[in-house]
Amino acid sequence: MLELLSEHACFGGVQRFYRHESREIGLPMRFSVFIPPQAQQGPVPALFYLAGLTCTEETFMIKAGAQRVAAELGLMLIAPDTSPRGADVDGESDSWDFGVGAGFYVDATQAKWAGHYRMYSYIHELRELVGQELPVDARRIGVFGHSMGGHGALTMALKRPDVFRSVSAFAPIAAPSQCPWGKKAFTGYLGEDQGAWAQYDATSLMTQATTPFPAGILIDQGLGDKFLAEQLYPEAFEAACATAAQPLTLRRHAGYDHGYYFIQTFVEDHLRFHASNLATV
Ligand SMILES: N[C@@H](CCC(=O)N[C@@H](CSC=O)C(=O)NCC(=O)O)C(=O)O
Repeated sequence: MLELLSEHACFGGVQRFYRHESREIGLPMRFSVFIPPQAQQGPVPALFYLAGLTCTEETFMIKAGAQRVAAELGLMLIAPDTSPRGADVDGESDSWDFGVGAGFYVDATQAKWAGHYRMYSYIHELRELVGQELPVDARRIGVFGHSMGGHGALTMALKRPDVFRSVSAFAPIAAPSQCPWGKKAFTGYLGEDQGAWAQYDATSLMTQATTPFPAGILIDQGLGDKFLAEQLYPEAFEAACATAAQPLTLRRHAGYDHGYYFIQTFVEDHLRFHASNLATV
């Protein structure tokens, strides 16, 4: 059951913020949704946006400027929070890249975290919930995200192409098993066995892929991004896609950094990419 926290008229549609009791997280969770005007006539395609480290369900909706084009295209936008809140795990707020605001879209297996940090399964729970409660066309669902959320989008789609029919990312953590953010998160949530990491690593998943993701993949990356060299590794994912014959459009943009001005600049392209893909499902 959804509890409506606030709603705001926006480009002929409505921007809402909800809270609900999550079965997977075992705590209340918040998410935001933009419902385009076309939803007054019937179910519409939906696009999940997975945000990055330190973000909340609000960040994308107030910073990306996506609603105008989503309203034009008739796309619902859904943005979950990035971690459990109030789990009260010892140390969960000690650093900004692990714990609160940094759930990494995995189901933790380490005892300390496993009770609440189940963001992979939570995204599927939320997908089912909005399918029941909001005018979503459940056959036409896509996913995109930024940085940690770009990693989440790629892995969610590569693991369940039957559910997420379209995927794109802004500056994703494309090979988390190889970078400091990913190693810290995966060690903490999943343990030392790197065999367990591969299921949540887009480059590993692509390396193991037997069939390409049908709709192709779009990634935008700023070349002025301070995290690019140490954390993101788009070249590793690009190489894995080449080996797997996976159609990938990886655009590198001089001068753009890691932040939401970069996302604002290219979000329209992503929305049109998804709308086109979802129209043909
Ligand atoms: N606090 C950090 C910066 C954190 C940061 O840059 N977060 C990014 C996502 S990074 C990867 O997931 C973000 O989207 N922040 C929200 C924003 O509004 O920009 C530091 O001190 O460097």
